[in-house]
Amino acid sequence: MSTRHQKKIAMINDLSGYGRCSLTVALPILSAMRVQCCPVPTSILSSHTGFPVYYFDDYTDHMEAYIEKWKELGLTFDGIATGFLGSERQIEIVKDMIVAFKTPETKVLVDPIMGDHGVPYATCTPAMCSRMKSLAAMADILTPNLTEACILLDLPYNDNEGDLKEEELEQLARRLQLLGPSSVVITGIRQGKYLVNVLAEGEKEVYFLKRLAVGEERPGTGDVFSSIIAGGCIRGWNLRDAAELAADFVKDCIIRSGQLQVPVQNGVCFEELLGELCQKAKD
Ligand SMILES: Nc1ncnc2c1ncn2[C@@H]1O[C@H](COP(=O)(O)OP(=O)(O)O)[C@@H](O)[C@H]1O
Ligand SMILES: Cc1ncc(COP(=O)(O)O)c(C=O)c1O
Repeated sequence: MSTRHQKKIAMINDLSGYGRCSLTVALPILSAMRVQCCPVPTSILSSHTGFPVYYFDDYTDHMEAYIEKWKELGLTFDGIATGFLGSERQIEIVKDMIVAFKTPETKVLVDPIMGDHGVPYATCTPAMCSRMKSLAAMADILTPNLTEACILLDLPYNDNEGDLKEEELEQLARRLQLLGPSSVVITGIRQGKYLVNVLAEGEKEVYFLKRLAVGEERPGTGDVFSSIIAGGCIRGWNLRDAAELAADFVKDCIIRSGQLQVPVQNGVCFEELLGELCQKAKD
């Protein structure tokens, strides 16, 4: 009989009803990782913002009362993870939640969603970016892409990712660790035929996780990736094992989505491969 204590994570993210991203990805992926996922919605959308029309309902005004009831119940979490945050106020609410719920055992995972391909998202004002820095400082595990890493470090973005040398990438990861997080994964760096993730875990040597880039870029892959990392790390895996599984799973999902002719805006059809993830996440 296993004596494993099942882990529980509070997942602060948006709920997009169609298009497979954020909470609709985190819930099934964390379940497959054998971790209980408890959502804190930041906004409710009919579909993600890549569709031509969508309904958007900002949940900021409800978040504090929602979290307050969790406090009243005395709930505790092994992990707290954050995804897309749409306003400065939301970032402050999330920071307060971390202060209220974090114990020495709690792992905080921040995906500092602010931009991609060198371009900050429209919602990401300079004030937002500066608050995101203070949230990133509270993380144990930080998963920026290169654009977000540059914003966090106040560095210009070099639009030729392929030219960046390993020493430069290593230095970026080390500088991000100095902001606070003991573990950093810089994701999705395009280098020739490969996508590279730069992994820094404590004082261990920086590791470059390389996979062939396959198919097309699809929404929600970052959410699949960070949910597997969150689940693995909360279960006590080392960062490299969690990131290897995450990179392989995302790659397999993209290949399967191409085979099944899933429209790109619908994200990745991870449901087809969830059984395999369950097997790999066994004790
Ligand atoms: N086309 C792809 N081929 C192979 N792996 C991919 C592909 N797209 C994403 N991945 C994997 O998923 C990770 C996270 O995806 P990415 O799209 O970079 O995240 P984000 O949405 O946060 O920018 C990448 O670092 C990579 O390991
Ligand atoms: C509201 C919302 N959340 C999450 C995502 C997914 O983001 P990513 O592709 O970076 O994983 C999107 C993408 O369009 C989005 O519109």
